[in-house]
Amino acid sequence: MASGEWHCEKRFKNESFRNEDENVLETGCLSIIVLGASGDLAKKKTFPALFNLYGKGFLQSDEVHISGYARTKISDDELRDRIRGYLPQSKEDAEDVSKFLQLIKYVTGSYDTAEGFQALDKAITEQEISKNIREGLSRRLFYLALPPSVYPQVCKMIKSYCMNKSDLGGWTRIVVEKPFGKDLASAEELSSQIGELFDEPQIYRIDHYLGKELVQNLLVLRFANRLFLPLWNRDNIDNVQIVFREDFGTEGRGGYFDQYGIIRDIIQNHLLQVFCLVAMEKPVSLKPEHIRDEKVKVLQSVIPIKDKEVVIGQYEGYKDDPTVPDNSNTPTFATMILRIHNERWEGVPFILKAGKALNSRKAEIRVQFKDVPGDIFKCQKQGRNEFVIRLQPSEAMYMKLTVKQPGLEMSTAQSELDLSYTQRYQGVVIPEAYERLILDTIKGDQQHFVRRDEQKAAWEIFTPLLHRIDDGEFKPIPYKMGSRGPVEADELLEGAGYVQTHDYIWIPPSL
Ligand SMILES: NC(=O)C1=CN([C@@H]2O[C@H](COP(=O)(O)OP(=O)(O)OC[C@H]3O[C@@H](n4cnc5c(N)ncnc54)[C@H](OP(=O)(O)O)[C@@H]3O)[C@@H](O)[C@H]2O)C=CC1
Ligand SMILES: O=C1O[C@H](COP(=O)(O)O)[C@@H](O)[C@H](O)[C@H]1O
Repeated sequence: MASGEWHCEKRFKNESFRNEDENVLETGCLSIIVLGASGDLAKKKTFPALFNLYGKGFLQSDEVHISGYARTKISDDELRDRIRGYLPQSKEDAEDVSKFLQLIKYVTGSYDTAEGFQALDKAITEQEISKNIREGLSRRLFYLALPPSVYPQVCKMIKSYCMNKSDLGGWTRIVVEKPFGKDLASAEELSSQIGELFDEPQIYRIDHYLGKELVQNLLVLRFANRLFLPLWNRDNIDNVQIVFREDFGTEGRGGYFDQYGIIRDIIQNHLLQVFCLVAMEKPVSLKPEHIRDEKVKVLQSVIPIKDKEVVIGQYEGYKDDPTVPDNSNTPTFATMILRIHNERWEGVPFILKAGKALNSRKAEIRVQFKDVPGDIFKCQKQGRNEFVIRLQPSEAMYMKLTVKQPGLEMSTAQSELDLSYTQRYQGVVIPEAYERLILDTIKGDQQHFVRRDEQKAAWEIFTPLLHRIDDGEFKPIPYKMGSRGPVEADELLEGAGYVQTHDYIWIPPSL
């Protein structure tokens, strides 16, 4: 069944709708099972996020246990040692770290045979019993920190052997990572395979950009501020850029990356989710289904990407990685323009840009406003108003304004209204994206997860272009490591109407 049909028929059964007060945490034994526990994501992100939740009291020792599962034959202690290096190292944290690590047990097994999953189920059940919970009154969260190729078989095994077995209560949920498929057909096939085993409210398609502080702020910013409501449209906004840059290459992940490329790794998911939140209409309410309905609508309003509005690149040295084929056509850089056919955005280019091995590491949204009509100050030479939302590093938002240059003369200058988080929210620790999202999965809140029809609409946008790149019809332009990427990308931006402000550099305020 297509997810659109699903959410019409079953939306009122959605677990996320069960309670108006969605922040109430349930009690009872909580089992968190990290599949692929031996891998990169698990040690760098999943276990550290669980540690942070433990440290903040969201995971209580008397009701939580954590299992790692993978094929690699290691002991509980060996897994703990692998994780330890990614947890806080200070003396003050030592006790918490050691108590947290004691919650973790490891089960080894394959991803497609009954024995491993029966052993896993036995281990979970023993833990549930040891925490004095009757079978069934328990919550089982399976985090698939695994390559998507094994999702179907792993889901089948979970469904056959590891479900929470009673009707008395509790739940079983699965978290799946991106990239979810490689194109529209493979993503839909994956969705159907998993959809036959689990209902949509049990499936959490994670995109960690949705857990970033300033991405979560977008709805508040747009819909809780009168200031922005009348401005956020084609009458006032000239162009929007959503940019991801990394100043390092694929670094040991070349084998994985080469199968996917920058469009599947970053643009189709992370940047497109940000795009949705910038461009979508106001949802009826903050209920997950209402928000996701609006995201789907704006995705469906995107018109096919034109070849002349795409630039792809590959950094020099990418193919030196022995896991990357010598004739690889995989882009490590892409800039493209998305255009939305609706009343609000007709004619406004949304420029999505992502690249590895560039000259800086940052992610930001840059909303550039139109020129002032009848400009009596000649401010155009200073540049346009821009509203910049810096997602990382140094979270901030600032509005570039033209002001009178302080002094006796009447001249204008470009300045800014600045909300820099380190300065404004001193002492506030911004939670890691994964921490927030794992907590949401425990609470049953799907607002920040990707729904099946959203995933489908996202693949519909990029699949034709991706197929042309895969077929070698589009060739990436070489660029130097540490550069801005191909110059053709800057030319595309200029052609789309973006006016770069020269001689202005935003300097994050220091404390
Ligand atoms: N690493 C990262 O920074 C990020 C990763 N992701 C996504 O998270 C998921 C996991 O990523 P990551 O941890 O980097 O991946 P890994 O390559 O480290 O794989 C995780 C584990 O899966 C098992 N595995 C690897 N390849 C296969 C295979 N072909 N068949 C069966 N099992 C396999 C291995 O465990 P064993 O052999 O012990 O069973 C491995 O330790 C992926 O979907 C990835 O796209 C998303 C965002 C960031
Ligand atoms: O999903 C991915 O994200 C990281 C970048 O994440 P960030 O939170 O550090 O911005 C990227 O390096 C990786 O290639 C990609 O798979």
